[in-house]
Amino acid sequence: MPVPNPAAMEFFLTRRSRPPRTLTTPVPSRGDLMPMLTAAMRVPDHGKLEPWRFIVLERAALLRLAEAARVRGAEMGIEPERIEKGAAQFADAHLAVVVVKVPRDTGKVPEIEQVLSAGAVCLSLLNAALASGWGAAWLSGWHVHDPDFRTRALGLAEGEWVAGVIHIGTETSAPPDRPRPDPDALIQWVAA
Ligand SMILES: Cc1cc2nc3c(=O)[nH]c(=O)nc-3n(C[C@H](O)[C@H](O)[C@H](O)COP(=O)(O)O)c2cc1C
Repeated sequence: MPVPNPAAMEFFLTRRSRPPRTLTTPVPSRGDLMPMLTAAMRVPDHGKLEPWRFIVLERAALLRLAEAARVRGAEMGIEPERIEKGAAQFADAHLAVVVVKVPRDTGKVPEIEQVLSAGAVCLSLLNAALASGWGAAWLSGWHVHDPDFRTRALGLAEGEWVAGVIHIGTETSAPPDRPRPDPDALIQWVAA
């Protein structure tokens, strides 16, 4: 007989991100973060390759990255509004965790499966933060997908890229939930 975990199911049925603009201090301490990061690593990982790692960005680093995004955005000729939107992701944040997709040389496990594992890490970290009572959101942006920004500002190595930036903080308000998918429209049952 299955042994249900109703609290866990209730969490999964109601979980939702919090818009980063609604997050403020306090943010989790390094000690608070460790169980969340440990939970995030507990994901399916074909071949036990661990094709991911974490960079925890604290406030001063986030401010440095905001400035680096402004400089890089101008170099790239991006419209000022879009530059500022990207830079503000860092400037307005107090804590964010970059989930880095790390290349692993293997002939056995297809790259796509390693990518999916990195995505699973992002969602697990988001869920671990939410389950710990923090507000959190999964972001990206032109900056983290730019090879130059990745290397110079984030210090990523050749072949590494950003799977997601998970912002974590204290929630100030909870805007209405977004519309959720209709399960009946998306599920095909195959009985035979
Ligand atoms: C890979 C990925 C990148 C995302 N990047 C952004 C982003 O840069 N800006 C944004 O507003 N939302 C972004 N989102 C969407 C947010 O995470 C959004 O808040 C999310 O869809 C909320 O869903 P939830 O409430 O079910 O967690 C991204 C989502 C994913 C999966």
